[in-house]
Amino acid sequence: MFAYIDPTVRARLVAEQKLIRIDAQGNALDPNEVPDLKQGVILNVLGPIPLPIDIGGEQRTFQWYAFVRHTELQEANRIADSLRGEGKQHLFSVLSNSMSVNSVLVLGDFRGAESPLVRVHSCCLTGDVFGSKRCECGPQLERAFQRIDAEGTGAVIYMSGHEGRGIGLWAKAVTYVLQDCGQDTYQANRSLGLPDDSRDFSDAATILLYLRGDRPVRLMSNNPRKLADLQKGGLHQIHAEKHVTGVTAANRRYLDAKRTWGHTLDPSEIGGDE
Ligand SMILES: Nc1nc2c(ncn2[C@@H]2O[C@H](COP(=O)(O)OP(=O)(O)OP(=O)(O)O)[C@@H](O)[C@H]2O)c(=O)[nH]1
Repeated sequence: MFAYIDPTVRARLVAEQKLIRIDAQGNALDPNEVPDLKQGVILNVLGPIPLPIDIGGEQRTFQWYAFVRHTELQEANRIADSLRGEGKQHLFSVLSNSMSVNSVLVLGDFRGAESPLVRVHSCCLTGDVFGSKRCECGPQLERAFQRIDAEGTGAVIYMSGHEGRGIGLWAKAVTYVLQDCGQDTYQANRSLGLPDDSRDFSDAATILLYLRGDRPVRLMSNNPRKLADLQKGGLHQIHAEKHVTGVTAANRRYLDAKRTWGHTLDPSEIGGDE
C-alpha cells in the first residue's frame, strides 16, 4: 500500500521503523494493517534521514522526515499500476507531480527540549529557490534555520503543497501580472475567483504531535491564522514569536497588504506609512 515502492524495500523500511504511519493525533499505527480512512487523515512518515545543511558557513546535520497523506499515496499507487499495466514506466514523473510530499527538518534534541523553535513554511518557488524579493519568503526560511541553529534545536516544516497560499504556481504567476497592474496580493487572488488563502496546516500540527506531543513550541510567524490553525490541529501550547526579515523596497507593498489582512507587522517594521 505504500505506492510505487518495491514491496521488499517497503518491508525493510517498516522493519527498521523508517517508514511509519500516524493518525491525525500523531499516534503511530500498525503499518501492516489496512488503515481506516473514516477515522480521519492518515500520514505516512519516512525518516529520519540525515541531511547536512550549511548554515552561515557551518555544517549542521538535520534529520529529515518526508510525510504524505495516505490518500495521496493511494492515488499515486493507482497511477503507478495503470502506467505499469500500459508499459509506460517512463511517465513515472507524473506520480511525483500528483503528490504533496511535505517535510520536517529537525535539529538536536527536539523531543527533549522545553519549548523549541518551529517554522512552518509554505512553499514559495520564487522566493525560496529563485531568491525573488517580491516577497520575504526566502529570507524568512534562511533566518529560521539560523535561529534554530543558534538554539541548538528546533524544526522547520516545509509545506510543499502550499505554493501561492494554496493556489499553485500557475495561478500565482497570473496574480503577479495582476499585481503589476495595481491589484494587491489578495485582490489578485480574488480576481481569479480563488480564495485569499486556502492553506491547511493540520498536517503540520499532526507531525508536531508525533514528534513532541502537545507540548510547548514557539512558532516563528507573524500570521495569527497560521497559529490558530495549528492550535485547532491539537497544539494547545503553541505560541507565536515574530519573524520579520527580508523587507525590501520590492516587497513593502506586499507586506503592507499582509499587515492590513491581519499579519502582526508594525508599519515601523516594514518601513511603510500608517
Ligand atoms: N497568491 C500569492 N501567493 C504569494 C504571493 N507572494 C507570496 N505568496 C505565497 O505566500 C505563501 C507565504 O505566505 P505569507 O502570507 O507570505 O506568509 P505566512 O507564511 O502566512 O506568514 P509568516 O509565518 O509570518 O511568514 C507562500 O506559499 C508563497 O508562495 C503572492 O503575491 N500571491
